[in-house]
Amino acid sequence: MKNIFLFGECMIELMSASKEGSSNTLKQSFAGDVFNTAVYLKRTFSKVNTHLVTAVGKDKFSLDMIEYFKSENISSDFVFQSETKIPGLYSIQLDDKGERSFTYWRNDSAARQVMQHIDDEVTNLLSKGDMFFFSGISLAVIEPQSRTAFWALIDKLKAAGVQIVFDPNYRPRMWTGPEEAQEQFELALQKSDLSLPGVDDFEQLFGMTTVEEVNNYCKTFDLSELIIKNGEQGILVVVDGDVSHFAITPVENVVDTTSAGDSFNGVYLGARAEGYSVNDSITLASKAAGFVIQHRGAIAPADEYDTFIKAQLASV
Ligand SMILES: O=C(O)C(=O)C[C@H](O)[C@H](O)CO
Repeated sequence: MKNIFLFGECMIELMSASKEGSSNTLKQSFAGDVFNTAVYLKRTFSKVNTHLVTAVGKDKFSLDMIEYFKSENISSDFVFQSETKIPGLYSIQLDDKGERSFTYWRNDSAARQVMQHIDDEVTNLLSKGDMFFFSGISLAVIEPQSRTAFWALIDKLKAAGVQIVFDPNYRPRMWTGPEEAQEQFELALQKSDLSLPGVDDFEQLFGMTTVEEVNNYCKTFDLSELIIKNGEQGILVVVDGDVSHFAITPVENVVDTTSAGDSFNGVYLGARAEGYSVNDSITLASKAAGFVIQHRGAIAPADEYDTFIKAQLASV
């Protein structure tokens, strides 16, 4: 059985309880990019052991969050509990096209200190995994003084044969400036085997607007698999230097784009871990993302998702 570790932050999620977007009544859930990725991975490929690596607190929200991880069959073995800190929080705002934006309250969250819990014993256990996934948000979340320890962890995992996977999710407000993010993303790309960038991330950070520009930039790194997501304009895939382009069938009824990239990542990584071809993995991942953006919030209802994805799995 494959073991995939996903490193990052899960937050309390707030969004308007009504479709009209009134902020008087809010619906509370839990989400965060790597957690969302873990959810869609595990829901689609139940045989893959999916572990979240994060820190929460001991408050009621944290306990409910851990229960939520369990309800999604995500392993909490590496969910550490801070004595003093509590989870971060964010809210989703939607425009009339379903495009999302976020407001965060996360500067003092438990997850910022997750590296304090990663000692030699934990490192050895993580070294036994098949894949270790982190994102640009994970990098922005950890305290800057923990970065050296984080990169040492990545080096050890890589040396142990763990596949290192990076999604450069860029959230400008979480960095002191673009230079800091550029430096950290460059390190991440140097150390990764597989990366799944979105053109929008590279546009904000480097001013690149096409998949070709992103690909040219990424050629300087030693990535064996590169999946460049460009919304409705499709996906550029580079496997061991071979380039191919995948078209996307746009979804008519976009309700909320939150978690489009995360659901894509989760299904893609699970499919690859389970031995699906790159083509079939992209097909499944795109279908999952198309389904998720027709639902509000990061995490679509489990029963509807399960029915949908089973039909897709049967057709590849
Ligand atoms: O923006 C973040 O940090 C989040 O993780 C919140 C959202 O769930 C995530 O970005 C959706 O992709």
